[in-house]
Amino acid sequence: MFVSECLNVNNEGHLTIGGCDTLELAKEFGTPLYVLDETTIRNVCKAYVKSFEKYYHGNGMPLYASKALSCKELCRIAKEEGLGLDVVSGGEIYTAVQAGFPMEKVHFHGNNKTADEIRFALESNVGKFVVDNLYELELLNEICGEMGKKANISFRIKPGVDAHTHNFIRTGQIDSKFGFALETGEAFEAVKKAQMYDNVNLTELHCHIGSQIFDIDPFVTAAEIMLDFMGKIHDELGIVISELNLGGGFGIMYTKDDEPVPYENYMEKVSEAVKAKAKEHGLPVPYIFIEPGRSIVGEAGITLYKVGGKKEIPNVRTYVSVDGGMTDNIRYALYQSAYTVVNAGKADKEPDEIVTVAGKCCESGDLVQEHTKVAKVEVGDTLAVLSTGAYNYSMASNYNRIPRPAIVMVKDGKARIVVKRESYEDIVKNDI
Ligand SMILES: Cc1ncc(COP(=O)(O)O)c(C=O)c1O
Ligand SMILES: N[C@@H](CCCC[NH3+])C(=O)O
Repeated sequence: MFVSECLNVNNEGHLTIGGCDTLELAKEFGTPLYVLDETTIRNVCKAYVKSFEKYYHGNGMPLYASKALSCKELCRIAKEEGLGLDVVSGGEIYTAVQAGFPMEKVHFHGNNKTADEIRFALESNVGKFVVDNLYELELLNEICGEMGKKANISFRIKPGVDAHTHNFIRTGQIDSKFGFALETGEAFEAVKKAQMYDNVNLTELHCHIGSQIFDIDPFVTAAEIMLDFMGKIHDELGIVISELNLGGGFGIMYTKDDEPVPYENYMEKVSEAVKAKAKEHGLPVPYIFIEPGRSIVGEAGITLYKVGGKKEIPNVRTYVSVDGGMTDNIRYALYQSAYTVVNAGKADKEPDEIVTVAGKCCESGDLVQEHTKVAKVEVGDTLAVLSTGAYNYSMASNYNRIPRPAIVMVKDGKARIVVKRESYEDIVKNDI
């Protein structure tokens, strides 16, 4: 019935996560509440690390894409599990620094890094800059010069692979705001140009074709295209680029209709393709990075809400209103994302009522899920929305001046707060 292995039902018919009764969690910490299962997060990290050992003999490293959920505790877990970090803003760098993350294992992304962010990243000794465009290359080179530093860089390449996923989260095709295009020769020119700058050292090429992808083929195609490009760079410029970052994007299960590919299979197929292509081009097998975000935290998380009202619109639908919504989970409003909703106190009962779960914002589009089947909902019930670990807290807002919920980490029947609930004082703290 559930989409994640960390979820279960106890003798009282309550949904549990990480050995904790969700109704007890809601009572103790309040709602809305994000809950994360630590064991699941660590197991996914371990699976990625292990698959690198198995298929690349350790000649590579997974980076946790912290845009999926950035907080100090997640940085600490990634560090302990031996992952690097993909960050995309000064704020994510700051979080990593505060968590004591080894900054040489941090890769800095983004299509419009500001001069201040670049300076801060250099001061923080970030390991790599994934350069998006020529303006950034020039700016980075200049700031490095001012600061007496040399930066290791990568180029973000658009490989021209069209991944089958939501239009808003496809990034490998030509019409994307991210990176240098291959087809137009832009990427090749950028590689040549990088050789003219003294303060940058191009060691890597990067691509990321999109997010929530279930098919292995586009990843394999992207890897092959990148290796062909590395071959061209070698043949025509005599340059060996020794590292390749293949991005993230691995799909997770939001509902029973989703069929994620085991990471092992992905790693196996991509490693075969990388090795074969490297051989074909007479290149050494590159050091590989990948950047999973969603797949590390997504299924480990749930959100708990209290139902405050129920409204039947005859012959149309029944709304149940919860005490959160688009401020803590904007994904339905943004992408019509599918989620599984469970009536947490009746998790042993067959879902028998079709409802639309509405948020509390002053916005008609503030819906968590439409026409979803749950065990009969009554006012006062606790609803759990599953697989909300990724891109929920990290995309949360204070619309309508609603404070962001707390994040609680659960493990072996114990719960601890890792991010505090925002207070009304937090809401006004920057108002003058
Ligand atoms: C450059 C880059 N790397 C990694 C990721 C993480 O992707 P996902 O969370 O789908 O694994 C993203 C987000 O799509 C991204 O833009
Ligand atoms: N925020 C998106 C994914 C974007 C991934 C980052 N490039 C989601 O919720 O699915």
